[in-house]
Amino acid sequence: MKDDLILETISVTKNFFGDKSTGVNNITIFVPKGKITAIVGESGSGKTTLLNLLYGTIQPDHGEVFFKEEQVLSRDHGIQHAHQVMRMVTQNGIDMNPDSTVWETIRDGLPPEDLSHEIKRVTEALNMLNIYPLKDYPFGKLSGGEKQRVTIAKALISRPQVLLLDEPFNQVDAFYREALQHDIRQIVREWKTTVVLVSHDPAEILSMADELIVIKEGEIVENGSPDVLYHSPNLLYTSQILASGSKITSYQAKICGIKSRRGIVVIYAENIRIVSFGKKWFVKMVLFKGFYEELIIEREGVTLRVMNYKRGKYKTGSQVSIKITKYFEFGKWEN
Ligand SMILES: Nc1ncnc2c1ncn2[C@@H]1O[C@H](COP(=O)(O)OP(=O)(O)OP(=O)(O)O)[C@@H](O)[C@H]1O
Repeated sequence: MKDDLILETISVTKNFFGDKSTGVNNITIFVPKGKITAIVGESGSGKTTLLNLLYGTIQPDHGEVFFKEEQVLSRDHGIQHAHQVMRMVTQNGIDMNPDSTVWETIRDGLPPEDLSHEIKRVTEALNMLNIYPLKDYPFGKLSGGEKQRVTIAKALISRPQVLLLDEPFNQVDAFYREALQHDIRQIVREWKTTVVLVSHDPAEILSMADELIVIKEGEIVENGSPDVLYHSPNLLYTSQILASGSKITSYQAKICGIKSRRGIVVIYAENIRIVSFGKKWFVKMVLFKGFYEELIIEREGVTLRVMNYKRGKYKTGSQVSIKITKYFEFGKWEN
């Protein structure tokens, strides 16, 4: 394995009950050291299965998983070095004792040799995750978002080399979510931790990840940097996972002034500008999105989503003209 990589899967397959449509098939991935790699894909595409294979919670039917040069066997097959230096955070912290306090829960994540530094390390973890005031609360009485922060603190306190995160922030409210995403990025940079992240949230994926792995029906279909995959996706699937856009046929594209022979056209909401002249589109809906609005506009049976920063300017039922600054074309049979 190359020095800049830490985890690797070679042609890994894991199906459940012999059914090839479940789990993952023939997956080869390389996880760079000290970076955040996000696994993205629609529900049921195999993201959690892949994370469990990396962590050794399940064993592949075929293929191999490596941590550095060491093969990651199932956790049932005894302690291995990889198991001690990797931590996984699942969605609900289900394996926690509800009666333990937050302090005790996080302390239990400390390796025995570090217990003499309990006060310093637990306090540091509590502060890092913004949960110091909750230190004496029983874990079971916390909200979903608080539980997620405690679970992350418990995983981080052992300073793992690899942190595997499965939808780690889905119950954290918007304000703390951004702060937490920022904190995780800081930790990765400072401690040179490697993170593998599974998330459904495009904003989270794009702002946090250094590398993306796109998985569909148990297979890797595309990978690269968030910037490249967002701005030039090879697949319709990738564009739909990463961006809010409108998918229309080539025939409908003509109504938007686009000539396309490939079959499907995708236009991201931010690539449509409202201008003063041109064909009129009917504003069907105005969706409040905080610092911007999303307009749903329609003409001749074509519906488009438009990002609009001039809040309050356009009302439902009014008419607007548009200019499309960029679009993507995909083959008809791609999905
Ligand atoms: N233990 C299991 N037994 C049977 N089938 C399973 C098992 N675990 C996963 N699968 C199936 O394998 C496929 C991939 O599941 P997986 O949980 O890895 O997907 P996912 O991308 O993480 O989905 P989601 O985003 O909804 O969590 C699904 O069809 C799922 O039903």
